[in-house]
Amino acid sequence: MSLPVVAAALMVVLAFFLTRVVNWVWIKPKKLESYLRRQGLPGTPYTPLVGDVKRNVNMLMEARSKPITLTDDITPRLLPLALKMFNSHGRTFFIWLGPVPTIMITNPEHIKEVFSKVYDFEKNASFPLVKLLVGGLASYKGDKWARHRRIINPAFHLEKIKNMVPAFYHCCSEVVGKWDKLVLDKGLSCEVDVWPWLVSMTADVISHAAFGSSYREGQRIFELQGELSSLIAQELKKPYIPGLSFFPTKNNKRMKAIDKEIDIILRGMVSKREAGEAEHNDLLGILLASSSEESGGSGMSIEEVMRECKLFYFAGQETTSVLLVWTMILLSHHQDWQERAREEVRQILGDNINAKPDIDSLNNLKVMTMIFYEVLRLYPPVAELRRTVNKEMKLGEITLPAGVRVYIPTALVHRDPDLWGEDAGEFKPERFKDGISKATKNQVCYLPFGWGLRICIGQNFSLLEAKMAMALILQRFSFELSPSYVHSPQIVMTTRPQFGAHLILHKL
Ligand code: HEM
Repeated sequence: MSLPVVAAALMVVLAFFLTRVVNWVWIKPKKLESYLRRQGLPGTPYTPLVGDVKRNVNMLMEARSKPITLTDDITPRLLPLALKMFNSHGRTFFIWLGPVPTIMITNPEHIKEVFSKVYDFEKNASFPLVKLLVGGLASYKGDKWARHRRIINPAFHLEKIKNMVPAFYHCCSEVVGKWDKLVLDKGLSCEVDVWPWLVSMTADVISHAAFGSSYREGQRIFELQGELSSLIAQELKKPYIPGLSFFPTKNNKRMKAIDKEIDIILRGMVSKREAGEAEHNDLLGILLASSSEESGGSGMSIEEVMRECKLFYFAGQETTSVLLVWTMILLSHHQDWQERAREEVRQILGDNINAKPDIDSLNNLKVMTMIFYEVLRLYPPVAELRRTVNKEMKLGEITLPAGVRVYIPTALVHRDPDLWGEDAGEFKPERFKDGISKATKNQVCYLPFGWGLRICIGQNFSLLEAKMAMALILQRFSFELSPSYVHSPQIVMTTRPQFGAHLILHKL
């Protein structure tokens, strides 16, 4: 081929890519923007490529530079731009996630519609990196999601979770036993940063629940996922450029190596099971049974089972540790509620601290349930939920064009005085004394576990685990905030305490 022909071919290829880039960065965003603005929807101005990412990061940095107290609103530290727009523009507006207009939905009727139409408002295509942690059921769409949900649902039925209660007890009592020792070594009180302990306790629980007697190999997966999660959090702070995750940077290489190591461990576990070490009561056993021939070929492949196990690790561990840590922090601040919760534990479980709580006694802890609901309202572990619009959709009065996204800022909705009353920012577990529907006046405005068909599959699992942990803790210790505690909630995948949770434990 002659040189001019090669040059011409290269020019055509270059022009093709250039047109696509210009369309992605400028033409499409501007078209979507004018479509939304024509309907009177307020929104931030578009900054090519980065959108509001930089603005949001600057606001986050500013919010984090100021110390806050336990009675302050945490939304400026979690979703600063959404809060600012909400205060100045009302319930529905759009901001830019890179070149994609993202409509913030805070009206309960709209939220209900988005979560009801699971096939129309689909899960976002996750960033390839995030899929390493949150793949499987949580990321699937359409029929694939429905099939997996059908197969996995039975693993989380109360009958199956009941079998996991002894594992909950084993893991939680191991941690409180170690706290006992720490405190006794110092006399009767001791300062402990409970955060890392709660993280490893919930990891231990999910290791036992997912992998039964092979839980030790599961613990290595947890360590690796912890590292993966911090590397991903670092990457997500950078502006999103498609394809960048394929570049052999130091972080990318490490993330791939971790993913590979996790796969090797999981595959080893699966092979052992296939070689006859059958266990049917743990999550892996239940999922493998569904992938066997008995299911008539409609079960999951081994790869799919492995993907779900990785997801359970992340979804089950991270969120529950966060629920527990904010519960301990808020009960340290609200000693009256700590005492009420302890009194209830004594009434239901009796005075024998060595008695093992069973599922019925845990289910009878009503004050504790109210406390957890209130903690999840004020400190939702998942601070916002996301959906994508792939075809033109009506949402109330608005027409959403294909290509936009929809965000539900849970942390903001949970503290909205118009929905929850003037005391929305206060810790008042009694608002849940007659259940969630009374507290929300039957509006869809309480979303710690999502809502609708895609609601969290593990909510009963995590609430039971959290009840076990808190019951054992309350039986043995009273606790208060240490003078060294710094209140600093921040989103690192979930809503975490930036500087841990330094509490003073007193032996009872
Ligand atoms: C306090 C604890 C937990 C919280 C706050 C929580 C929160 C959530 C939320 C908000 C969603 C919905 C996401 C969306 O609609 O986009 C979700 C989904 C999910 N959660 Fe949880 N979760 C918790 C515990 C667990 C546990 C213990 C497991 C498993 C062991 C789990 C597994 C899942 C799965 C598989 C999904 C995806 C469900 C689907 O798309 O059909 N979660 N969770």
